[in-house]
Amino acid sequence: MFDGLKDKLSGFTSDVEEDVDDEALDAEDEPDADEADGDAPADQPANGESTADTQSSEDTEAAAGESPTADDQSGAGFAPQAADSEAIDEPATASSAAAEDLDTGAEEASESDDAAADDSGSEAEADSESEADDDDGRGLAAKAKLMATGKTVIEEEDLQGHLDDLELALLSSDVEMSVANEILDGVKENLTGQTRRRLSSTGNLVRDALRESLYDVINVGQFDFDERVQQADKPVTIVFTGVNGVGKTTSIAKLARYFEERGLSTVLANGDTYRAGANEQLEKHAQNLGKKIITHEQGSDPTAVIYDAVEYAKANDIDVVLGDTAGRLHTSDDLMAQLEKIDRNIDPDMTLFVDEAVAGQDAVNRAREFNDAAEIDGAILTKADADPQGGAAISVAHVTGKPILFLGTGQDYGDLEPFDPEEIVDSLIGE
Ligand SMILES: Nc1nc2c(ncn2[C@@H]2O[C@H](COP(=O)(O)OP(=O)(O)OP(=O)(O)O)[C@@H](O)[C@H]2O)c(=O)[nH]1
Repeated sequence: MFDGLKDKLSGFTSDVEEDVDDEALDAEDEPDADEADGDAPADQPANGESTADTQSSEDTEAAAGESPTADDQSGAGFAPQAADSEAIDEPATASSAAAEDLDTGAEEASESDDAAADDSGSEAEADSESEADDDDGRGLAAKAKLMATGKTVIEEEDLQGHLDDLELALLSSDVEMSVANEILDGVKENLTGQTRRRLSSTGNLVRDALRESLYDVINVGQFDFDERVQQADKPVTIVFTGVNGVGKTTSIAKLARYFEERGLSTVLANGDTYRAGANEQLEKHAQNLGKKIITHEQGSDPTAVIYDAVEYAKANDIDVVLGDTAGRLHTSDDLMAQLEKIDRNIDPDMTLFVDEAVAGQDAVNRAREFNDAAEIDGAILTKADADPQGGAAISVAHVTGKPILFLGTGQDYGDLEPFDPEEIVDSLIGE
């Protein structure tokens, strides 16, 4: 499921990671000029080579966690570089625990004459950004340094090429344009120009930035479907919309099984009175599952069919009514009039839009149009098992403002999975 997209996203994260690491390694191999002189000018405290005496408290903030004094330089793990490239060898002090103490550490450092000799565990404050900002040319190595201390600052221009690649990857995976832009903005915002404290490696940093950003667009509108059904007055009526052939009927049957497994009884209603053979199709599923089905003749009023099913459910203490509707073109006024009539007369508890993940951008467009015409409460994306792209799965919630609730993952009745945004993002990016 979504394997193509997975590969592309992993390409993005590893490319950015490699870039930063390469820069960091290059910088590590090149001792800076001051270091070569063996002397640190007192007016360059940000390099971390000056003694505590020569440092202003502000400078100390930058230097305290990053720069051992000369005495410390013989110590194990010290990287003989200027502050803007040194931290690669001090991962032990770059724990996330240290990062959590940043504010405190920096304050203590600025109060202490010996601050520069402090253990690097008290890393420089987030404000170190501003001190280092006087160095417009701060390289990726400096950022890698900050990264190694649980913080990093990456400039947009460092990322732009990668972001362009990411955009292409998303679009070629059928992610809707506005959704792709939202993801890119999120990644940019999460990665650039900011001090990040809770991460200890570039890989995690990039993955987490992407993870957050993807999660934000996928998680739109999520609610607890089971809880809503359990808490609603019975019978709960759920109406299904969507075009023909995408797996709407199969999804209704899968949900009948899903509810049965949760102790809820169902009655099926074939409101697709337009298409020849629709009754037989749903009847077959009802038979397979041992469920009651309500049908009327072809051409009759779909509202009447669903109404009868609701009455049957009331009379027989059935928990859930699952009502199919005609899957004619969503642009059809007739269809929309039908859905409005169902809304007016039956006032269903939920209207679920069904489409197939493999339809990609088309499914996204249809979701938007159906939702505009007859508001939906959520979506089911079928055939996710056959979809390498994942574009619809990523885009539908953001575009409609309504959550994807289930994924169809095969042709059997059990092949229906609740849509869990966190799980999806983890499966796309890796945990
Ligand atoms: N691989 C896979 N196939 C599915 C899934 N859901 C449905 N299908 C298949 O898709 C085909 C169409 O499914 P239907 O349920 O008949 O589609 P529909 O939307 O009701 O279509 P109409 O009845 O023509 O309106 C069937 O062969 C189903 O077995 C799924 O999640 N994965």
